[in-house]
Amino acid sequence: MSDKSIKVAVIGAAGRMGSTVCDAVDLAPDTELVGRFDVGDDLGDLGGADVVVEFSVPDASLTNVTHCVEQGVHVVVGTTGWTEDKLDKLRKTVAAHKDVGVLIAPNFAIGAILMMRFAEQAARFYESVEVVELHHPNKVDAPSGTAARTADLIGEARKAAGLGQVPDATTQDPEGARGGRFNGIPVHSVRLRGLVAHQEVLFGAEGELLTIRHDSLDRASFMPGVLTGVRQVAGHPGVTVGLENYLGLS
Ligand SMILES: NC(=O)C1=CN([C@@H]2O[C@H](COP(=O)(O)OP(=O)(O)OC[C@H]3O[C@@H](n4cnc5c(N)ncnc54)[C@H](OP(=O)(O)O)[C@@H]3O)[C@@H](O)[C@H]2O)C=CC1
Ligand SMILES: O=C(O)C1=N[C@H](C(=O)O)C[C@H](O)C1
Repeated sequence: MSDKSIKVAVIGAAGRMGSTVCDAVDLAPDTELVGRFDVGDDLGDLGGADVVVEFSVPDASLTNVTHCVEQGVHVVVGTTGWTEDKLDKLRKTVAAHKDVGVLIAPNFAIGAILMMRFAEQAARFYESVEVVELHHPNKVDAPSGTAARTADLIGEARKAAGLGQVPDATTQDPEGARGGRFNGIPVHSVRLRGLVAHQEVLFGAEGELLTIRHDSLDRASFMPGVLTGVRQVAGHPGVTVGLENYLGLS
């Protein structure tokens, strides 16, 4: 007999991730899908959910998550675009609802979490590093949240190790061919039909290269992480960034 003890609603339920999450919640033995919400829907009492999973668009996520917190409902957030400013606003709201947990995870795939961890560990040993993220062409944001987070972790590890800027003699780049810089780390975004979500972190030192690559070939890769978030978020009050904090990897 199944015990559908965790009531879950999904915001962004008509989207690529939201619809996959609805199916995963339906199938899991311990979760019950009680609400599907998408753009224009009144979120109201969120269908009586204990936990909301939010996969919408960067411009809408803060408003949606704030509504959930104000309803006293825990939230697992996969939407990208969380700047420090947005996180500060959310933390203030959550501070007034002390029992509520919010997990914001740039990537729920276990391999992507390990890739970020390994890249952070490798960072201090290499003079050069660049991040290349590759995604489907329907993605609206660049760089990916995963790439921004990876670059941030690498940049902090380099600073802690006393490494300076990555070497780069470029003085002429009128079209931005050298990509963007995040926390000092060059990041390049590829958009290609046929791809799902992929990333390479390229490290270089005199005479050697290290490449760390992760591929999500199907959105199924994100579902075990999303369900882990759903199961654990109530036990982590406050705002947590990164699923690694629920996995003993932080
Ligand atoms: N953390 C992770 O592991 C992963 C994160 N993502 C991130 O999740 C987000 C969604 O990705 P994806 O599912 O591919 O995108 P989609 O565009 O397929 O889905 C987003 C859905 O949200 C809807 N939406 C738009 N505005 C609102 C709103 N105000 N309230 C509620 N719903 C709204 C969209 O409707 P409409 O199309 O009509 O605008 C759409 O149905 C992105 O930020 C992406 O980067 C993606 C994969 C994994
Ligand atoms: O939009 C996507 O597809 C993905 N978005 C997330 C990101 O921006 O990092 C996670 C994953 O890369 C898929």
